[in-house]
Amino acid sequence: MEKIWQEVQFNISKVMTPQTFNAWIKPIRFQSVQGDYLILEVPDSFSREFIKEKYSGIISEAMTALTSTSYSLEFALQEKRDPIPETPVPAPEAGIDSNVNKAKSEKEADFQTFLNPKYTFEKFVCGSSNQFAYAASQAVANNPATNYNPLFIYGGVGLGKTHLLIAIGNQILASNSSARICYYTSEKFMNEMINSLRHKKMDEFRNKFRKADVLLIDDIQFMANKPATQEEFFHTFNSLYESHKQIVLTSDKFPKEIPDLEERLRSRFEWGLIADIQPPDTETKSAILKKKAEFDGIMLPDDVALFLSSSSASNVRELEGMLVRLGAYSSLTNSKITLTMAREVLKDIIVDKSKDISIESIQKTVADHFQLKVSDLKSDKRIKTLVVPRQIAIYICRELTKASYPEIGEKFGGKDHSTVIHSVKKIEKLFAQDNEIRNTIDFIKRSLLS
Ligand SMILES: Nc1ncnc2c1ncn2[C@@H]1O[C@H](COP(=O)(O)OP(=O)(O)OP(=O)(O)O)[C@@H](O)[C@H]1O
Repeated sequence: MEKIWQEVQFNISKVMTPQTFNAWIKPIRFQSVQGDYLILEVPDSFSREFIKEKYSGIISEAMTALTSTSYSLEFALQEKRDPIPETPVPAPEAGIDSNVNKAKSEKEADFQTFLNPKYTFEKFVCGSSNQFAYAASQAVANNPATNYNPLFIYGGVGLGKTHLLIAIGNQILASNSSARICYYTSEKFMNEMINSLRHKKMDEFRNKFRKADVLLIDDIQFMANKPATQEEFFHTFNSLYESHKQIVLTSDKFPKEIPDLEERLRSRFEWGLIADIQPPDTETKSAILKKKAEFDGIMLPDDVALFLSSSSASNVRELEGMLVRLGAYSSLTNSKITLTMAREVLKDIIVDKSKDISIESIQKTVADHFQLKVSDLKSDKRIKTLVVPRQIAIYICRELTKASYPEIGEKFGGKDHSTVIHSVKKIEKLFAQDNEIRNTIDFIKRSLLS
């Protein structure tokens, strides 16, 4: 594989300038292949972000062209703080986590699973927003297929569902290295199923899943509107459930809210335990940032952690992105992270509430965006086309101005402060769950701040 990587580098060198190649591609080292993941090592966190953003595409293409395999790229730092495990890296054919390496060859052939080792319970910060899902996941990991089967974890984007799902797998493997853990996204389940159908290998496909001790399926909501996938998954589910094997599913929606999901699947998803994850509060956000900073060796002062966690980001992935940006800037400029530096580096991402934005300008911008009149936003009319824009306008007022709830209510036709709170909460929830709403709000905020 090392050789293939060198060839990939050579091919890439033909399509970019020598300067760019020497600066970014040449220093990348091949580390390992684990399942579908190609793990490459890069010199530092700044180049990791840069390469990820700019060169992932070209690397993937060059890799696929040579190997006819589509790998997901993972970038590790060349000087890791973690001791390098002594276990030899699994060969591509084995393609499984090193823990599993010890298990039987039959298992190696069947379970090409890579469980990201960074997702463990130790690295998960538990707060009021996620403690139920956290406790349920631990219970399942400690006693699989006993009380909570299936476990269905649901919550908005980037709130830690995958982290908990994989932490369950990692913990089960830690106590039983020969456990057959099968981790799949539902999209991958579907793609493999289609390939197996095409190549008349459905028996193999079915057998593989049915041999699992633990089935972890991420983002089950992607099975919506896919009747053939649902049909196949229904049989997989039944077979494992009847053999008392643990099933854990994640979704961004409650089973009842997944559109076009067959009733028999929906009811099965509700058989066990349903645990939700809500957006974290400021305290939890701060704790997550500090834990991550500590782990990545980033010196994050308390006031900066507070500044980041008081931002509107409710998605942990977004928060982590801010931290990575600060860490990269700090190491690149050889300077300490301070509040002033954080404000400057993140000025396009974090809204500075001190900037003078009036409620009137927010109302006008939101009304223009939705092609409404400002008077519609201030009115009490309850039609849906007005309610959501009105709630968005109220939410943005709360985000971008220092106005209190009663003051905002006053400017929206004399609404009660409880109506304002309700609107803010409603949009906070949608913001965490609905991409379209989030994009709309970000767009409006950007036009107000530009
Ligand atoms: N409570 C937490 N403690 C520590 N890290 C967290 C926590 N919640 C989320 N994260 C981190 O945030 C990032 C996003 O989490 P994850 O991928 O699990 O989200 P998700 O809910 O599965 O999102 P999606 O809906 O996009 O699949 C990960 O790096 C994860 O480790």
